[in-house]
Amino acid sequence: MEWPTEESLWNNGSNRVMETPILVFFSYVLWDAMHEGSNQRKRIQYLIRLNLVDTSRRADSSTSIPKSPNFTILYSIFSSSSSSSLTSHLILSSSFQSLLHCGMWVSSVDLGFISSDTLRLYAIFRSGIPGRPTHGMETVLKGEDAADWVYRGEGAANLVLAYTGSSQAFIGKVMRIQKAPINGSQRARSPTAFSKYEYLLWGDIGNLVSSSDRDTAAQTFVQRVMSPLLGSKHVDAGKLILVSREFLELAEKNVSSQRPSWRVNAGKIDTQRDYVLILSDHSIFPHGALVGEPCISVEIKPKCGFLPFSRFISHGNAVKRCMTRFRMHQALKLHQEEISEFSDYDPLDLFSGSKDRILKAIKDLFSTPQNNFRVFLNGSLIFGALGGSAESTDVIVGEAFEDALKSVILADDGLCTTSLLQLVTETLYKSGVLDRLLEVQKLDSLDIEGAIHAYYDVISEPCVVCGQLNEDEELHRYASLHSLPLDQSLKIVKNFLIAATAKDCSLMISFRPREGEEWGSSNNTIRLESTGQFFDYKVYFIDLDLKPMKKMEEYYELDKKIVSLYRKIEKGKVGFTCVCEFWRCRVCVAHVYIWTFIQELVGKARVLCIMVQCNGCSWLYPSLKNERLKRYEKEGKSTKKLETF
Ligand SMILES: O=P(O)(O)O[C@@H]1[C@@H](OP(=O)(O)O)[C@H](OP(=O)(O)O)[C@H](O)[C@H](OP(=O)(O)O)[C@H]1OP(=O)(O)O
Ligand SMILES: Nc1ncnc2c1ncn2[C@@H]1O[C@H](COP(=O)(O)OP(=O)(O)OP(=O)(O)O)[C@@H](O)[C@H]1O
Repeated sequence: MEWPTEESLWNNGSNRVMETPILVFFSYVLWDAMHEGSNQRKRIQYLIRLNLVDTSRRADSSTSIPKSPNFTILYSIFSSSSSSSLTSHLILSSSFQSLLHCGMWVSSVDLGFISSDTLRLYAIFRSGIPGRPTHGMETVLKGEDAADWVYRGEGAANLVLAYTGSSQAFIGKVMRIQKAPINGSQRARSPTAFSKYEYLLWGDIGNLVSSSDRDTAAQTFVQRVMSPLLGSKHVDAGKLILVSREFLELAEKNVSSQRPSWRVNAGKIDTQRDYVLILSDHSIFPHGALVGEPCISVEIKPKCGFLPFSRFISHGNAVKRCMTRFRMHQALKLHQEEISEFSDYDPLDLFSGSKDRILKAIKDLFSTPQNNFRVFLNGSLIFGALGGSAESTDVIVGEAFEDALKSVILADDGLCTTSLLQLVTETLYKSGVLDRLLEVQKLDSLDIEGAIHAYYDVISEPCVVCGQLNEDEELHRYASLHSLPLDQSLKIVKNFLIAATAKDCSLMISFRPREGEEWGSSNNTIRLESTGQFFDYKVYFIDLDLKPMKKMEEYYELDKKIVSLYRKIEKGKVGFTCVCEFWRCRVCVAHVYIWTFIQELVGKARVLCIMVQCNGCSWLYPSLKNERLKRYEKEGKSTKKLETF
């Protein structure tokens, strides 16, 4: 179906003359709804016409118009489901408010007649841009559908459910639902509308800011920004569908017992949302799980794979040039008890381009998976932690994993895991996805220490960072950034945010054994040397969310915190001591080895974690921390320091 021309649409609609429009936008109102659904009653009859006046030309104007030539606007209307009554509505939606924020004054809003019995809020897209991401927008999942969706995982921002029902439309799909923070949790709710500066930033990207809400914008961002950069073959932007409040409430209730408790305390499904995103389930092949073909899927969150090279990194933070952000962040996470051990993984290995180093990285991810490594068999998790961070792999976990792999990897006893890790390495090496990802990550060429200055210029505020600098030399260094024209500052911030998405996304690499030992017709077949098996494979990026521009300040603060703790460690002001003792188990008199990790910070020390190695005797753990503390105090060891536990 061809898109109509602007002219033809307009001629069919209201033909009133506009008052001195500076910017006029025509909407192709729910073109999908007109052509996708067989139900003619869903036809939207007219279009909406906005006359937007540049407020800078009004005598009473106190705001000025942004200077972006490709400035796009978003707005929402109510659409109809019946053609009987004729009603026109002026809707001052949050979108309109955003528009007003941008210095635009809506001089008049001419609505064509929109028949409406049932009013529903729909997204309207800027004219003339085909391929909008709204196909299937009419689908509404209701309360009774919630039982078909089961918990698959979650991150900080979204909860993901997998479909188990029998509707052809959803078989092989997962649903990604935005979460809202619970009061008191640190994470700020992701804004539902763009700030005026985000309009400036993303205004030239297709219909990104003309999307009526952040859900649609997020999807457009994946489609128009990340997919071309990472390769459309590896990106699924998904499809937004409407869901009822009842569906979201029931889904929340159904999955809460499977969620990690700390995630439950931090956030819940945002039941105020109208849309959820439907994506292909990358942990299975289309219909794979149904016809009984096994599918192994490996999820990797690689994080940043390069050392920053920016000249704007201050002398004091030079350590960033030789130590990865990931590894320095590990120290902070350990300090904040977010993890119990350092990860063995180094992103520089994964992104090295050397097969041996990639294999090393995969092995390290396997031994310390945290939230960077998971494995699914036919869509069910068999390794790693659902929705959170996994402890280091011990013998028991390792053996269970080895057993689970036996149905897919035909290796000798004890060699399935090694074979899988080799298979993942080969595939990553062959597919070239890591090289592409690295290129996108490197769009951050100035580091946050440079980009933050451009950010303050974009938001037209005095630079807080420069305000805190004492040394002229440093001020001088950043002066060049502050003298850049606005379009260049915008480019810096934009590239930084795109890179931030690339540093936080994950990869899903899925394998399905081929029938017969032969290469398939497609390029997506790989041979596992150790077993001689052939596998179809697919590689997809997930979690390519647009990062809010407001996060720039958080990025700067977190960077400071990570580097400052790491520098303290380097200077020996923070030490990690490991004490190993030998006990007899109180229950089974077996040997118990106890490793106590003590962290010493300037002026204080604390027991970070205690590892007990005894078959079946981990019951000792809870009481150990206090015993340790008392003993240290008795021995007079660092008693003054031992204040936080
Ligand atoms: O800042 P980082 O590197 O800790 O990354 C955050 C992730 O932490 P990680 O270190 O990978 O455990 C964090 O992951 P977790 O919640 O820790 O699983 C999120 O991915 C967060 O992104 P957003 O706030 O959901 O948009 C991530 O925030 P961004 O920095 O990507 O905005
Ligand atoms: N398309 C998909 N197919 C299969 N599983 C998926 C898919 N998308 C997400 N998942 C699973 O759901 C989990 C959470 O999804 P996602 O990473 O998108 O959440 P998030 O909140 O955006 O994460 P973050 O904390 O990194 O921002 C993933 O770790 C993955 O296991």
